[in-house]
Amino acid sequence: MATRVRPSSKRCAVIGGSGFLGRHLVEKLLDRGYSVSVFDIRQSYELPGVTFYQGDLCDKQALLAALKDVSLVFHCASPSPASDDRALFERVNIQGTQTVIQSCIESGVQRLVLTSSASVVFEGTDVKNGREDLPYAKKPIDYYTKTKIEQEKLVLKACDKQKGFLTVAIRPHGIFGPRDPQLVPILVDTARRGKMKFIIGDGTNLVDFTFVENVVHGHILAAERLRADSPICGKPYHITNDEPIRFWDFMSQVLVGLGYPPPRYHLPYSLVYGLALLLWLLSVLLSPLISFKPTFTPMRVALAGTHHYYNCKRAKEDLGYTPVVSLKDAIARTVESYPHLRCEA
Ligand SMILES: NC(=O)C1=CN([C@@H]2O[C@H](COP(=O)(O)OP(=O)(O)OC[C@H]3O[C@@H](n4cnc5c(N)ncnc54)[C@H](O)[C@@H]3O)[C@@H](O)[C@H]2O)C=CC1
Ligand SMILES: CC(C)CCC[C@@H](C)[C@H]1CC[C@H]2C3=C(CC[C@]12C)[C@@]1(C)CCC(=O)C[C@@H]1CC3
Repeated sequence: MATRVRPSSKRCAVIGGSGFLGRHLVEKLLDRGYSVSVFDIRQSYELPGVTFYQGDLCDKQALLAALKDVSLVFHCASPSPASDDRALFERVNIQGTQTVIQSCIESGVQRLVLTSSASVVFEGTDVKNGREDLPYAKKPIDYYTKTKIEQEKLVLKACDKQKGFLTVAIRPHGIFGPRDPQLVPILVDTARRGKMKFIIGDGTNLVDFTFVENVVHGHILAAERLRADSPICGKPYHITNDEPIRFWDFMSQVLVGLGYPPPRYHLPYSLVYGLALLLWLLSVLLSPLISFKPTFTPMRVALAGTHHYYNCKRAKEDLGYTPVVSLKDAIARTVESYPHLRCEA
Protein backbone atom coordinates (compact mmCIF):
# COMPACT_ATOMS: atom_id res chain seq x y z
CA MET A 1 0.00 0.00 0.00
CA ALA A 2 1.34 3.43 -0.94
CA THR A 3 2.06 5.62 2.10
CA ARG A 4 1.12 9.27 1.91
CA VAL A 5 4.05 11.56 2.71
CA ARG A 6 2.95 14.19 5.26
CA PRO A 7 3.65 17.60 3.74
CA SER A 8 6.00 19.87 5.69
CA SER A 9 4.12 22.23 8.03
CA LYS A 10 6.30 25.07 6.72
CA ARG A 11 5.02 24.65 3.18
CA CYS A 12 2.02 26.83 2.46
CA ALA A 13 -0.03 28.36 -0.32
CA VAL A 14 -1.55 31.82 -0.49
CA ILE A 15 -4.61 32.02 -2.75
CA GLY A 16 -4.88 35.67 -3.75
CA GLY A 17 -1.17 36.13 -3.00
CA SER A 18 -0.74 38.73 -5.76
CA GLY A 19 -3.12 41.12 -3.99
CA PHE A 20 -2.52 43.83 -1.41
CA LEU A 21 -2.98 41.74 1.74
CA GLY A 22 -1.77 38.54 0.02
CA ARG A 23 1.61 39.98 -0.91
CA HIS A 24 2.24 41.36 2.60
CA LEU A 25 1.32 37.93 3.97
CA VAL A 26 3.68 36.19 1.53
CA GLU A 27 6.56 38.49 2.54
CA LYS A 28 6.05 37.80 6.25
CA LEU A 29 5.71 34.05 5.70
CA LEU A 30 9.05 34.04 3.84
CA ASP A 31 10.65 35.96 6.75
CA ARG A 32 9.37 33.25 9.07
CA GLY A 33 10.97 30.45 7.05
CA TYR A 34 7.93 29.18 5.14
CA SER A 35 8.18 28.14 1.52
CA VAL A 36 5.29 29.74 -0.31
CA SER A 37 3.22 28.99 -3.39
CA VAL A 38 1.03 31.80 -4.68
CA PHE A 39 -2.16 31.00 -6.58
CA ASP A 40 -3.81 33.99 -8.28
CA ILE A 41 -5.44 34.95 -11.58
CA ARG A 42 -2.59 37.39 -12.11
CA GLN A 43 1.09 37.55 -11.19
CA SER A 44 1.93 41.02 -9.87
CA TYR A 45 5.56 40.54 -8.68
CA GLU A 46 8.43 38.07 -8.44
CA LEU A 47 10.18 37.07 -5.22
CA PRO A 48 12.87 34.48 -4.51
CA GLY A 49 11.36 31.55 -2.61
CA VAL A 50 7.88 32.02 -4.11
CA THR A 51 6.41 29.72 -6.74
CA PHE A 52 3.62 31.30 -8.76
CA TYR A 53 0.63 29.42 -10.11
CA GLN A 54 -1.55 31.55 -12.31
CA GLY A 55 -5.17 30.43 -12.49
CA ASP A 56 -8.77 30.96 -11.49
CA LEU A 57 -9.68 29.51 -8.09
CA CYS A 58 -12.89 28.15 -9.62
CA ASP A 59 -10.71 25.80 -11.68
CA LYS A 60 -10.16 22.71 -9.52
CA GLN A 61 -7.45 21.16 -11.68
CA ALA A 62 -5.40 24.35 -11.60
CA LEU A 63 -5.79 24.56 -7.82
CA LEU A 64 -4.85 20.91 -7.26
CA ALA A 65 -1.54 21.51 -9.04
CA ALA A 66 -0.75 24.43 -6.72
CA LEU A 67 -1.74 22.58 -3.53
CA LYS A 68 0.43 19.53 -4.07
CA ASP A 69 2.49 18.83 -0.89
CA VAL A 70 1.07 21.90 0.83
CA SER A 71 -0.19 21.54 4.43
CA LEU A 72 -1.40 25.08 5.12
CA VAL A 73 -3.54 27.31 2.87
CA PHE A 74 -4.44 30.98 3.25
CA HIS A 75 -7.44 32.02 1.14
CA CYS A 76 -7.42 35.79 0.69
CA ALA A 77 -8.69 36.10 -2.88
CA SER A 78 -11.84 38.03 -3.72
CA PRO A 79 -13.07 40.31 -6.48
CA SER A 80 -12.74 43.95 -5.44
CA PRO A 81 -15.84 45.33 -3.66
CA ALA A 82 -15.68 48.23 -6.15
CA SER A 83 -16.47 45.87 -9.06
CA ASP A 84 -20.08 45.63 -7.80
CA ASP A 85 -20.53 42.56 -10.03
CA ARG A 86 -23.07 40.21 -8.47
CA ALA A 87 -22.38 37.23 -10.77
CA LEU A 88 -18.63 37.54 -10.27
CA PHE A 89 -18.91 37.72 -6.46
CA GLU A 90 -21.16 34.65 -6.43
CA ARG A 91 -18.91 32.67 -8.76
CA VAL A 92 -15.63 33.48 -7.00
CA ASN A 93 -16.61 33.92 -3.34
CA ILE A 94 -19.21 31.15 -3.12
CA GLN A 95 -18.64 28.52 -5.85
CA GLY A 96 -14.90 29.25 -5.90
CA THR A 97 -14.59 28.85 -2.14
CA GLN A 98 -16.40 25.50 -2.39
CA THR A 99 -13.77 24.49 -4.96
CA VAL A 100 -11.00 25.68 -2.64
CA ILE A 101 -12.36 23.55 0.22
CA GLN A 102 -12.76 20.43 -1.97
CA SER A 103 -9.29 20.89 -3.45
CA CYS A 104 -7.75 21.30 0.02
CA ILE A 105 -9.42 18.11 1.25
CA GLU A 106 -8.40 16.14 -1.86
CA SER A 107 -4.81 17.39 -1.62
CA GLY A 108 -4.44 16.49 2.06
CA VAL A 109 -4.20 20.12 3.23
CA GLN A 110 -4.60 20.15 7.03
CA ARG A 111 -5.24 23.83 7.77
CA LEU A 112 -7.23 26.50 5.91
CA VAL A 113 -7.21 30.14 7.05
CA LEU A 114 -9.85 32.33 5.38
CA THR A 115 -9.70 36.10 5.12
CA SER A 116 -13.29 37.00 5.83
CA SER A 117 -14.42 40.53 6.78
CA ALA A 118 -15.86 42.19 9.88
CA SER A 119 -18.47 43.59 7.48
CA VAL A 120 -20.30 40.24 7.52
CA VAL A 121 -22.33 41.62 10.45
CA PHE A 122 -22.69 45.16 9.06
CA GLU A 123 -26.11 46.21 7.75
CA GLY A 124 -25.47 49.92 7.34
CA THR A 125 -26.36 50.81 10.94
CA ASP A 126 -24.09 51.37 13.96
CA VAL A 127 -21.95 48.48 15.23
CA LYS A 128 -20.22 49.51 18.46
CA ASN A 129 -17.58 47.22 19.92
CA GLY A 130 -19.16 44.31 17.97
CA ARG A 131 -18.20 40.79 19.06
CA GLU A 132 -18.00 37.70 16.91
CA ASP A 133 -21.31 36.38 18.27
CA LEU A 134 -23.29 39.14 16.51
CA PRO A 135 -25.57 37.50 13.90
CA TYR A 136 -24.63 37.70 10.24
CA ALA A 137 -26.23 40.66 8.44
CA LYS A 138 -29.78 39.68 7.44
CA LYS A 139 -29.88 42.44 4.85
CA PRO A 140 -26.25 42.75 3.68
CA ILE A 141 -25.57 46.15 2.22
CA ASP A 142 -24.08 44.89 -1.08
CA TYR A 143 -23.36 41.70 -3.05
CA TYR A 144 -19.73 41.69 -1.91
CA THR A 145 -20.83 41.46 1.73
CA LYS A 146 -23.59 38.94 0.93
CA THR A 147 -21.08 36.57 -0.66
CA LYS A 148 -18.45 37.13 2.07
CA ILE A 149 -21.08 35.86 4.55
CA GLU A 150 -21.72 32.70 2.52
CA GLN A 151 -17.99 32.21 2.05
CA GLU A 152 -17.28 32.39 5.78
CA LYS A 153 -20.13 29.98 6.59
CA LEU A 154 -18.79 27.45 4.06
CA VAL A 155 -15.24 27.55 5.41
CA LEU A 156 -16.19 27.34 9.08
CA LYS A 157 -18.67 24.50 8.43
CA ALA A 158 -15.96 22.52 6.63
CA CYS A 159 -13.85 22.28 9.81
CA ASP A 160 -13.63 18.57 10.65
CA LYS A 161 -11.32 17.47 13.48
CA GLN A 162 -12.01 13.77 12.75
CA LYS A 163 -10.84 14.10 9.17
CA GLY A 164 -7.91 16.30 10.19
CA PHE A 165 -9.09 19.33 8.17
CA LEU A 166 -9.07 22.45 10.36
CA THR A 167 -10.41 25.87 9.41
CA VAL A 168 -10.56 29.34 10.92
CA ALA A 169 -11.72 32.76 9.62
CA ILE A 170 -10.04 36.10 10.20
CA ARG A 171 -12.33 39.13 10.04
CA PRO A 172 -10.25 42.26 9.47
CA HIS A 173 -11.75 45.71 9.05
CA GLY A 174 -10.67 48.63 6.86
CA ILE A 175 -7.23 47.32 5.90
CA PHE A 176 -4.74 50.01 4.90
CA GLY A 177 -1.00 50.35 4.38
CA PRO A 178 1.64 50.57 1.65
CA ARG A 179 0.51 49.31 -1.78
CA ASP A 180 -3.20 49.35 -0.88
CA PRO A 181 -4.98 49.84 -4.21
CA GLN A 182 -8.21 50.97 -2.61
CA LEU A 183 -8.50 53.22 0.43
CA VAL A 184 -5.78 55.87 -0.10
CA PRO A 185 -6.00 55.91 -3.94
CA ILE A 186 -9.82 56.37 -3.87
CA LEU A 187 -9.52 59.04 -1.18
CA VAL A 188 -6.86 60.96 -3.13
CA ASP A 189 -8.76 60.63 -6.41
CA THR A 190 -11.88 62.02 -4.69
CA ALA A 191 -9.83 64.89 -3.22
CA ARG A 192 -8.22 65.69 -6.58
CA ARG A 193 -11.68 65.93 -8.12
CA GLY A 194 -12.61 68.46 -5.43
CA LYS A 195 -15.17 66.15 -3.80
CA MET A 196 -13.53 65.72 -0.37
CA LYS A 197 -14.84 68.99 1.10
CA PHE A 198 -17.74 67.45 3.02
CA ILE A 199 -18.11 65.45 6.21
CA ILE A 200 -21.06 63.07 6.02
CA GLY A 201 -23.05 63.36 9.27
CA ASP A 202 -21.73 65.00 12.45
CA GLY A 203 -18.26 63.47 12.02
CA THR A 204 -18.15 61.77 15.44
CA ASN A 205 -18.63 58.16 14.22
CA LEU A 206 -15.92 55.75 15.34
CA VAL A 207 -14.46 53.19 12.94
CA ASP A 208 -11.71 50.55 12.92
CA PHE A 209 -8.92 50.93 10.39
CA THR A 210 -6.40 48.11 10.50
CA PHE A 211 -2.79 48.29 9.37
CA VAL A 212 -1.99 45.52 6.93
CA GLU A 213 0.91 44.17 9.05
CA ASN A 214 -1.47 43.66 11.98
CA VAL A 215 -3.84 41.75 9.72
CA VAL A 216 -0.95 39.57 8.55
CA HIS A 217 0.11 39.00 12.17
CA GLY A 218 -3.43 37.81 13.02
CA HIS A 219 -3.45 35.38 10.08
CA ILE A 220 -0.11 33.81 11.02
CA LEU A 221 -1.03 33.47 14.69
CA ALA A 222 -4.27 31.75 13.69
CA ALA A 223 -2.46 29.38 11.31
CA GLU A 224 0.16 28.44 13.88
CA ARG A 225 -2.43 27.86 16.63
CA LEU A 226 -4.81 25.87 14.46
CA ARG A 227 -4.54 22.40 15.96
CA ALA A 228 -7.23 19.80 16.71
CA ASP A 229 -6.97 20.51 20.46
CA SER A 230 -7.17 24.32 20.18
CA PRO A 231 -10.38 26.32 20.77
CA ILE A 232 -10.02 28.23 17.50
CA CYS A 233 -11.17 25.49 15.09
CA GLY A 234 -14.20 26.54 13.05
CA LYS A 235 -14.39 30.02 14.60
CA PRO A 236 -14.22 33.61 13.28
CA TYR A 237 -11.84 36.20 14.80
CA HIS A 238 -11.94 39.99 14.58
CA ILE A 239 -8.54 41.47 13.87
CA THR A 240 -8.31 45.25 14.16
CA ASN A 241 -5.82 47.87 15.31
CA ASP A 242 -7.88 47.99 18.53
CA GLU A 243 -7.83 51.78 18.35
CA PRO A 244 -11.21 52.94 16.96
CA ILE A 245 -10.88 56.42 15.47
CA ARG A 246 -13.39 58.94 14.12
CA PHE A 247 -13.80 58.06 10.42
CA TRP A 248 -13.31 61.69 9.40
CA ASP A 249 -10.24 62.18 11.64
CA PHE A 250 -8.60 59.20 9.95
CA MET A 251 -9.43 60.52 6.46
CA SER A 252 -8.24 64.01 7.44
CA GLN A 253 -4.93 62.70 8.83
CA VAL A 254 -4.22 60.82 5.60
CA LEU A 255 -5.27 63.77 3.42
CA VAL A 256 -3.27 66.33 5.40
CA GLY A 257 -0.26 63.96 5.48
CA LEU A 258 -0.36 63.92 1.68
CA GLY A 259 -0.78 67.70 1.43
CA TYR A 260 -4.56 67.93 0.75
CA PRO A 261 -6.97 70.05 2.79
CA PRO A 262 -9.22 68.10 5.20
CA PRO A 263 -13.00 68.06 4.69
CA ARG A 264 -14.75 70.85 6.64
CA TYR A 265 -18.43 71.28 5.75
CA HIS A 266 -21.11 68.97 7.12
CA LEU A 267 -23.87 67.30 5.10
CA PRO A 268 -26.78 65.37 6.66
CA TYR A 269 -26.21 61.62 6.52
CA SER A 270 -29.70 60.71 5.28
CA LEU A 271 -29.51 63.22 2.43
CA VAL A 272 -26.17 61.84 1.16
CA TYR A 273 -27.30 58.23 1.64
CA GLY A 274 -30.52 58.92 -0.33
CA LEU A 275 -28.56 60.55 -3.14
CA ALA A 276 -26.08 57.66 -3.24
CA LEU A 277 -28.96 55.19 -3.48
CA LEU A 278 -30.51 57.17 -6.32
CA LEU A 279 -27.21 57.36 -8.20
CA TRP A 280 -26.63 53.64 -7.74
CA LEU A 281 -30.13 52.89 -9.08
CA LEU A 282 -29.51 55.16 -12.06
CA SER A 283 -26.17 53.48 -12.77
CA VAL A 284 -27.92 50.08 -12.79
CA LEU A 285 -30.86 51.24 -14.94
CA LEU A 286 -28.66 53.05 -17.45
CA SER A 287 -25.97 50.37 -17.60
CA PRO A 288 -27.11 49.09 -21.05
CA LEU A 289 -26.60 52.63 -22.43
CA ILE A 290 -23.76 54.22 -20.44
CA SER A 291 -21.39 52.90 -17.83
CA PHE A 292 -20.53 55.08 -14.82
CA LYS A 293 -19.35 54.15 -11.33
CA PRO A 294 -20.40 56.64 -8.62
CA THR A 295 -17.69 57.47 -6.03
CA PHE A 296 -20.23 57.78 -3.23
CA THR A 297 -21.90 54.35 -3.27
CA PRO A 298 -24.50 53.52 -0.57
CA MET A 299 -21.92 51.16 1.01
CA ARG A 300 -19.23 53.87 1.19
CA VAL A 301 -21.67 56.45 2.56
CA ALA A 302 -22.85 53.97 5.22
CA LEU A 303 -19.23 53.21 6.13
CA ALA A 304 -18.41 56.93 6.28
CA GLY A 305 -21.42 57.95 8.38
CA THR A 306 -21.96 55.21 10.97
CA HIS A 307 -20.05 53.69 13.89
CA HIS A 308 -18.47 50.36 13.02
CA TYR A 309 -15.80 49.13 15.35
CA TYR A 310 -15.22 45.64 16.62
CA ASN A 311 -14.01 43.97 19.78
CA CYS A 312 -10.97 41.75 19.32
CA LYS A 313 -10.86 40.24 22.84
CA ARG A 314 -11.41 36.75 21.44
CA ALA A 315 -8.32 37.07 19.23
CA LYS A 316 -6.31 38.36 22.20
CA GLU A 317 -7.37 35.44 24.39
CA ASP A 318 -7.29 32.56 21.90
CA LEU A 319 -4.57 33.70 19.47
CA GLY A 320 -2.41 35.81 21.78
CA TYR A 321 -3.02 38.70 19.36
CA THR A 322 -2.01 42.28 20.00
CA PRO A 323 -1.44 44.78 17.20
CA VAL A 324 2.26 45.06 16.28
CA VAL A 325 2.02 48.56 14.74
CA SER A 326 0.13 51.45 16.40
CA LEU A 327 -2.36 53.51 14.40
CA LYS A 328 -0.15 56.61 14.61
CA ASP A 329 2.88 54.81 13.16
CA ALA A 330 0.71 53.00 10.64
CA ILE A 331 -0.73 56.25 9.26
CA ALA A 332 2.77 57.80 9.09
CA ARG A 333 4.20 54.77 7.25
CA THR A 334 1.24 54.66 4.87
CA VAL A 335 1.46 58.35 3.99
CA GLU A 336 5.23 58.04 3.38
CA SER A 337 4.67 55.11 1.04
CA TYR A 338 2.59 57.14 -1.44
CA PRO A 339 4.97 59.92 -2.63
CA HIS A 340 3.32 59.78 -6.08
CA LEU A 341 -0.09 60.61 -4.59
CA ARG A 342 1.04 63.79 -2.81
CA CYS A 343 -0.68 67.07 -3.67
CA GLU A 344 1.47 68.81 -6.28
CA ALA A 345 0.06 72.33 -5.87
N1 LIG B 1 -9.16 45.69 1.88
C1 LIG B 1 -9.95 45.67 2.95
O1 LIG B 1 -10.21 46.70 3.60
C2 LIG B 1 -10.54 44.38 3.41
C3 LIG B 1 -10.36 43.20 2.70
N2 LIG B 1 -10.89 42.02 3.17
C4 LIG B 1 -10.65 40.77 2.46
O2 LIG B 1 -9.25 40.59 2.37
C5 LIG B 1 -8.93 39.81 1.22
C6 LIG B 1 -7.80 40.48 0.45
O3 LIG B 1 -8.25 41.76 0.04
P1 LIG B 1 -7.26 42.80 -0.66
O4 LIG B 1 -5.87 42.35 -0.53
O5 LIG B 1 -7.68 44.14 -0.16
O6 LIG B 1 -7.76 42.69 -2.17
P2 LIG B 1 -6.92 42.61 -3.53
O7 LIG B 1 -7.91 42.90 -4.61
O8 LIG B 1 -5.71 43.44 -3.46
O9 LIG B 1 -6.49 41.08 -3.59
C7 LIG B 1 -7.34 40.06 -3.98
C8 LIG B 1 -6.59 39.11 -4.89
O10 LIG B 1 -7.47 38.05 -5.26
C9 LIG B 1 -7.19 37.72 -6.61
N3 LIG B 1 -8.35 37.06 -7.21
C10 LIG B 1 -9.56 37.60 -7.45
N4 LIG B 1 -10.36 36.71 -8.06
C11 LIG B 1 -9.62 35.58 -8.21
C12 LIG B 1 -9.89 34.30 -8.79
N5 LIG B 1 -11.07 34.02 -9.37
N6 LIG B 1 -8.93 33.35 -8.76
C13 LIG B 1 -7.71 33.64 -8.20
N7 LIG B 1 -7.40 34.83 -7.65
C14 LIG B 1 -8.35 35.78 -7.66
C15 LIG B 1 -6.90 39.05 -7.27
O11 LIG B 1 -6.20 38.90 -8.50
C16 LIG B 1 -6.10 39.75 -6.19
O12 LIG B 1 -4.72 39.56 -6.37
C17 LIG B 1 -10.23 39.65 0.45
O13 LIG B 1 -10.78 38.39 0.73
C18 LIG B 1 -11.13 40.72 1.02
O14 LIG B 1 -12.49 40.35 0.95
C19 LIG B 1 -11.58 41.97 4.35
C20 LIG B 1 -11.78 43.10 5.08
C21 LIG B 1 -11.31 44.40 4.67
C1 LIG C 1 -14.97 58.78 -0.81
C2 LIG C 1 -14.84 58.72 0.69
C3 LIG C 1 -16.13 59.02 1.39
C4 LIG C 1 -14.32 57.41 1.21
C5 LIG C 1 -12.94 57.00 0.69
C6 LIG C 1 -12.41 55.82 1.45
C7 LIG C 1 -13.12 54.52 1.13
C8 LIG C 1 -12.73 54.09 -0.26
C9 LIG C 1 -12.77 53.46 2.20
C10 LIG C 1 -13.23 53.88 3.59
C11 LIG C 1 -13.62 52.60 4.34
C12 LIG C 1 -13.11 51.49 3.45
C13 LIG C 1 -13.60 50.11 3.61
C14 LIG C 1 -13.59 49.23 2.53
C15 LIG C 1 -13.18 49.70 1.17
C16 LIG C 1 -12.60 51.11 1.11
C17 LIG C 1 -13.36 52.05 2.03
C18 LIG C 1 -14.82 52.13 1.64
C19 LIG C 1 -14.14 47.81 2.64
C20 LIG C 1 -15.54 47.84 2.04
C21 LIG C 1 -13.28 46.80 1.87
C22 LIG C 1 -13.79 45.40 1.97
C23 LIG C 1 -14.31 44.98 3.29
O1 LIG C 1 -14.41 43.82 3.55
C24 LIG C 1 -14.79 46.00 4.25
C25 LIG C 1 -14.10 47.33 4.11
C26 LIG C 1 -14.70 48.36 5.05
C27 LIG C 1 -13.98 49.68 4.98
